[in-house]
Amino acid sequence: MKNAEFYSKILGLALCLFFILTGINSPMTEFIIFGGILLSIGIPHGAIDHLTSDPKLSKKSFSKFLSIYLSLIVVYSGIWYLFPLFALVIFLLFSAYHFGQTHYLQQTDTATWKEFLLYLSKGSFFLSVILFGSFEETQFILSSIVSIGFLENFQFHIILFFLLAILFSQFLGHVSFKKSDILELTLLPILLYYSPLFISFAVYFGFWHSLPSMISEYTYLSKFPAYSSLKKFIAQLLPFSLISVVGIVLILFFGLRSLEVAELTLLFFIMISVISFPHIIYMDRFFRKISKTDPYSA
Ligand SMILES: CC1=C(/C=C/C(C)=C/C=C/C(C)=C/C=C/C=C(C)/C=C/C=C(C)/C=C/C2=C(C)CCCC2(C)C)C(C)(C)CCC1
Repeated sequence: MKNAEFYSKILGLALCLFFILTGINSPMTEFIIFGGILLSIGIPHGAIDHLTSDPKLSKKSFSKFLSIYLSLIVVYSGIWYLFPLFALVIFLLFSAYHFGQTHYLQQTDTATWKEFLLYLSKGSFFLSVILFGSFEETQFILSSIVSIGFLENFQFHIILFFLLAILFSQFLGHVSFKKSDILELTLLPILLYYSPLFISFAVYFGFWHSLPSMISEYTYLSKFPAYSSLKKFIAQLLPFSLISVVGIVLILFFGLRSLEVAELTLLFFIMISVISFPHIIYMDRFFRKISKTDPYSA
């Protein structure tokens, strides 16, 4: 399992390097790679939240899970509708925390403010590298909600601030530095910064977040006979992945008639954000539950 993660990360770095060195500008190629990563690991890694929360789910607890999960989606969609800027800020903060958490699977296990600071700073660092690296595109996509032009001159200060915050909070929380941390804090951000937006987001989201999360999910669930093989696990991922993909595609299809490219892209991220909202809450509980066991032990 650890090999799968290792080789996917090498593939991710190679992809970034390819786009940087060739200077290729092909939105269609970027879209295919982005879509492929999203469909194969990005969306599926969230589609078994009901099982990671309770592998022996009864009909009653499944209905309870579903009503809480869907209510969170509805409430957060309402926040997007009424207060888009506030919803965007929540999305960025929650995403940063969630992405940061995946970097420390099994290294931290308590729920203290130091841990919170560590996850938040690590995720914010990578998000800022990705978004500032393609500042014009990010600005264009967000233009219907907020004007962020003033941030451009401060981008390196902001990135440096988050980098120092990682070092500080890792030191504060007595979290040891691994060899991979050095690569993650040097080569990876440089490659993400200079790659096209959708490639850098897909590589980071797919190979540094979704795949490691999915491996932890599989390792945990494979201990239960109902999900004990890869085939059974994949079968569990399919239903909610398909429902989500069909829902997103249908909404984008209707949006095609009246929305501009930037608005459509934003709508896409809003949809990802609304399904990611309950997912982040459930995954936080799941990661804490498994934090004392080796995610690669199976
Ligand atoms: C279970 C279930 C389900 C499913 C679920 C799922 C499938 C989930 C998934 C989940 C997921 C799938 C998650 C994800 C996450 C993600 C994230 C967290 C992201 C973030 C991002 C960001 C932050 C971005 C940013 C940006 C860019 C990049 C560009 C432009 C601008 C902006 C800023 C927007 C359903 C609903 C059917 C039903 C119930 C139950």
